[in-house]
Amino acid sequence: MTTAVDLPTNIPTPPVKTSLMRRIVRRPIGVVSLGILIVVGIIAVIGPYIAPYDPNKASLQLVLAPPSAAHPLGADSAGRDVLSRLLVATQVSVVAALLALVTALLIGVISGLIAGYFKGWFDSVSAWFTSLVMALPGIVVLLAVRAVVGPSVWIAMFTFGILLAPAYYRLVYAAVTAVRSELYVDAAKVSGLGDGRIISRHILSVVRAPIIIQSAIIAGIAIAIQSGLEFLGLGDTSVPTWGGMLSDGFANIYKEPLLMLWPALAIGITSIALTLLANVMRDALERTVLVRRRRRRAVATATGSIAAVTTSIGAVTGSLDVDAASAPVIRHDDDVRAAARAGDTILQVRDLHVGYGQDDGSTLEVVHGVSLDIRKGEVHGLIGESGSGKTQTAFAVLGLLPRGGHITGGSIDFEGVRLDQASEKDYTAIRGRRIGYIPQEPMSNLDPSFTIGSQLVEPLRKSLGLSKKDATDKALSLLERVGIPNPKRTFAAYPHEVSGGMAQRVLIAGAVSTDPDLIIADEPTTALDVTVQAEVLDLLRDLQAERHMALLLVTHNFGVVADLCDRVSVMQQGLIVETGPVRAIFGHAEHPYTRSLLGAILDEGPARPPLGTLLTKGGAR
Ligand SMILES: Nc1ncnc2c1ncn2[C@@H]1O[C@H](COP(=O)(O)OP(=O)(O)OP(=O)(O)O)[C@@H](O)[C@H]1O
Repeated sequence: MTTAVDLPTNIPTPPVKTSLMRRIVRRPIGVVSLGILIVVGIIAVIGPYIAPYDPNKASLQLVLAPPSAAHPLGADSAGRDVLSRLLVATQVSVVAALLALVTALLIGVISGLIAGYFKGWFDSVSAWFTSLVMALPGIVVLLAVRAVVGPSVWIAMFTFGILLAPAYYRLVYAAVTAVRSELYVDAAKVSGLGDGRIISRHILSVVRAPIIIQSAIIAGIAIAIQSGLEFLGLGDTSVPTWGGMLSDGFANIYKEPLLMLWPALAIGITSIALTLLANVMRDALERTVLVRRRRRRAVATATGSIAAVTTSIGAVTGSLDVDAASAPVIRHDDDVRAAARAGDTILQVRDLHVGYGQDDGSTLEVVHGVSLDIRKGEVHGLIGESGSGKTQTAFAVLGLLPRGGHITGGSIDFEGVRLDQASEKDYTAIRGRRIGYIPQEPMSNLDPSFTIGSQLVEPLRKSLGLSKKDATDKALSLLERVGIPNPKRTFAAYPHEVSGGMAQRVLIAGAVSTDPDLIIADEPTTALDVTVQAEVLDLLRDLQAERHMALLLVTHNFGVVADLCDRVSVMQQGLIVETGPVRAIFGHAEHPYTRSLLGAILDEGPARPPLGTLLTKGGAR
């Protein structure tokens, strides 16, 4: 028996660990930062053993002694060998930072997993506790702890770890909340997997990437804070640390300026290396996450509700499959409504072929020669059964084909710009500015680590060159325009704090924020519940009319097409089989596939029997 949970494993999983390391070392910054951190790590382990002197041994003869052969880095204000202190301090500082990191990781990740997955009372309590910890001024807490338990670098860092835990908690909570409603998690549950197994197999794999990146950043922060506390003289003076050495150097800056240099270099280089490594890891992991999202979409497609409709269509159209590739496209002439809306063509796709490279060197073609014209200001529906190539066509236009996918033939012309030949740089001038995109899954398209406001403001500043204040004002008015009840609160909220419908409104606000000429919406309501779907579609229609944008609406729902679109193109097996004004196609669908698609959805069928009849038939339950 094939269980539902087998699905994700059937699709080849990229070996995340090895490929992450390979991707990091492929980039010079990755190699350098990793190299520096490895050296720091080695010194932290062997430092105390290779230190030439006792780091705490003072000598009056050596007070502020300059570098010499016996003491290569000189001696400090108490006549202690600086090199020995630096080597031992590396161990103390690194272990202290790790203590804070591990404390934050354990508390934040475990509580985030439990709260996000099981919800219930633990969710309420941990959310309350997180808010409380975040409201506490960290430095005051650290000073209070020091006053109570005395100067101890370990207790200070343990406390700091607790203060940092909410950063992990929120990250993990948001990721788990999004993932636990994925179809494959439900499928795993249905097939009998226990919660522990689901968390370790499905959930942890999703949150692993952000946790790794966050850890590199938090390690850098922990080193900086710990050094800061020691620098302020709040640490344990009997233990050599980078911050303590910096403090000593600062006190003697006029007498022996070099004393400050060594700990400052150690702190600076380590922190910079951690930050750069986090950046490189983010770049590397983002690609892995993208691949995983595509995979999830494939799984969702295989198990989604549309499957029921397409199965019935497949049954009707089974005999058409062979002819589909060779049949000419049926074109309908414009009717009054379509002609009234028609402007010049804004997007012209000609004979588009999209393929995926296979391991054996061959190419698997998934779009077989699509031609499509989108006119200025029109709403154009792209409809077809699951797997017919709608998304691949849309992604080809957006230059967002998943890894391995490429345009193998044809052309895409967007107002004179050949997108099929455009570089990533060319695309940055177009995508998100002149072509907007509204995705299928709103939640997974918002970064859980940033507030909604910052995710709207940043693109506005970048693409429109607005000041922070102007961008904030514009974002707030956009949120209001898309029907968010309390724009200010949503602006300051994190994605996990809003509903799916609100998240989709936020993404719609983002997509229209730059007043694009064309918006591509890929099944924008599929992930939403039915009442919200209607509202979001109304909003899309209003915004499109108000801003005269062209809208390419990818959908599997003829009802949506009838409601919103001026023209529609019907896709089957990577080809467009019929295209024309919506009314013409609804009135006289000519292609058998279009007719069967309409028939499957508009089929009146027998009326549902009254509830009483059902109960009588089924007997008392
Ligand atoms: N990364 C990939 N590698 C190989 N084939 C792929 C990949 N992504 C999609 N395909 C294939 O391309 C074909 C078209 O997929 P596409 O996602 O465009 O379908 P769709 O019409 O948008 O369906 P849905 O409505 O379910 O999203 C499918 O047969 C699919 O298996």
